[in-house]
Amino acid sequence: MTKLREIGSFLQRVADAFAAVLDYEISIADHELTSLTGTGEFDKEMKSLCGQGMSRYLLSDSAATTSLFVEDTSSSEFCKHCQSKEVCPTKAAIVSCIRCSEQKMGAFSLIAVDEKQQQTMIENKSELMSFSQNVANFIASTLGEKQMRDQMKVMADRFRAVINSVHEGIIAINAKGIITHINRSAKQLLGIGQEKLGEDIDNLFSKIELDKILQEMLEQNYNYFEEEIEYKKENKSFPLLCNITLINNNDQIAGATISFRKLDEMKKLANRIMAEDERITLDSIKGTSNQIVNIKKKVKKVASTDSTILIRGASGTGKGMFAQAIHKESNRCDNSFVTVNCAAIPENLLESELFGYEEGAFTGAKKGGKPGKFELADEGTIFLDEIGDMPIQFQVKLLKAIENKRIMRVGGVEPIDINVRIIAATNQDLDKMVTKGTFREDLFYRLNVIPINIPPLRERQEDISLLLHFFLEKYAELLNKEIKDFTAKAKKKLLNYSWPGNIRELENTIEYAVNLETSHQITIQSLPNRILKYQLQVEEKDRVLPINEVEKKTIIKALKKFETKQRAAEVLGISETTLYRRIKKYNIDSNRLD
Ligand SMILES: Nc1ncnc2c1ncn2[C@@H]1O[C@H](COP(=O)(O)OP(=O)(O)OP(=O)(O)O)[C@@H](O)[C@H]1O
Repeated sequence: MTKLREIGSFLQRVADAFAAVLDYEISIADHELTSLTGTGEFDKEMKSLCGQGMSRYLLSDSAATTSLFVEDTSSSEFCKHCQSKEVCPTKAAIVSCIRCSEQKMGAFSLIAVDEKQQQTMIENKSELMSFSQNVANFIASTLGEKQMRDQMKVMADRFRAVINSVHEGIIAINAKGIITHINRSAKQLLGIGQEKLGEDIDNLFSKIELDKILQEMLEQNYNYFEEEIEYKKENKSFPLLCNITLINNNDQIAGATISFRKLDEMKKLANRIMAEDERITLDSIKGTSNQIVNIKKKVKKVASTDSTILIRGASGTGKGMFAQAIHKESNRCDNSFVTVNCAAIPENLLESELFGYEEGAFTGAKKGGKPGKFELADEGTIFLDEIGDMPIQFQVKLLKAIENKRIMRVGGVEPIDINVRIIAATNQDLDKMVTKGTFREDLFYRLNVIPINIPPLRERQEDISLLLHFFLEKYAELLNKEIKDFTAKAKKKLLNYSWPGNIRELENTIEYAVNLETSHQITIQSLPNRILKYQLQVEEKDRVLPINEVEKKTIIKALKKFETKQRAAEVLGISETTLYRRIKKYNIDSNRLD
């Protein structure tokens, strides 16, 4: 259907209205030259009679003019080849182009069908041409408005679909607080229906809360971001996390949108994001060594209890992975797993980060306060990583929270009960720290209920080979490379390396090698220097040296280490004279020992 045809009834009214006051017939055609409406003989049946030749020319791309006047059709060039010439009643005509957004949409024609009309048309030519163009423009603007309305409707439908598909509840209100929109999630979250449209927002939220906030916002013109509002309605009550945004229209507040989610759900979501990797389970922890197999067995046994676990092991041995796997194996697996890196939080923020704070607890405290990590982990697991870095002053507060199963928000007066499973981890020697007094003994015992010690990689040789192949497969796939194996030389170097950075170092090494490797096997050329150098050092150590060389090296070592030759000779077990003799023999320059 052509655009103009969509406003057919409007066109008919236009034609009738103008024909009633003008003594001419009217015809309106679309850009396909189909007559859409007309008066007198130029109704829809007379499709081909409405000055087709003129309209065809006017609507062609080549026509620059927007209006045409033909004073005598019998001699006009436009009508010469018209098939309907014999039956067409048109004596003279003015045709104007209907243009909308630079597009030719159709033609509006004023038609004289007898000589009298023809005469008056000739006499009033310029006024009638301008009138005809104005009517064409009027039709075009109506068409433009309709197109805009259609577009707006499509946009509004799309917008509504988007608004309805988000998980956040969204309610819009006008400046008087009357509800104008409620999205699907809002209906579900609050258990309300469409009938709330047109009601005052106060009927939905407890008066004191929202009314007060909106009033403040309107007065001070600010938006409300992620604040807690208690939804209280009839016998229902639960906290919502709300954003309120004022809608400004030409500097006037036209209303506001309130978007919200249930705080409980937000906590779960936040925790899911904070949980490092949802997919980590015991199966993700690779290793067939006795040590790893036994740790996994232990984890399976203790996961379902609520006892505190202390995981110890060097950096990169997989403490974090085990903590997550324990959570996944436990009955708390559907709830939050919250990681706290004790070393990364500045001492003065530890308390508020872990226990949260109340509104107004300190300058800059958020409105409505903020829950801490313990509250976020409620019903789930909190993983206190790098527990050895927890400042001694804070350790007593942590101990109290663990023992009482309660926390107090900073600035709060009411303690909050928490049901949290604690897993702590460290790569520090906690026993030594306890002896030195830098870690509280009572906290150590409180945490160390179930100890898990992860041995360094060099103590589980069997796992090195397995992990090398595991990460090779992982990164070859990730980096889209056809590398299936290691050359014998490369594998030997990797197996002999001491891996001080444990699995993290091994993983990074393989990622590096897969990146560099251009063949189908990892060669020594793609291994990092430290691994190649390490091999050299080992080889050097194992090399059997001639006695003279050993003696020379030992003397140089002693000269470097001790300030006087007398002391060096003493430690070497020779006289000072012998030492001088050997220095001479081996041509050692005491001033340049490096
Ligand atoms: N047994 C394993 N199987 C597969 N990947 C592992 C294993 N152990 C560790 N990793 C990987 O090694 C890296 C380090 O692991 P993780 O962060 O758990 O170690 P960590 O002991 O907690 O380290 P840090 O003490 O430095 O925090 C991670 O990328 C992890 O994916």
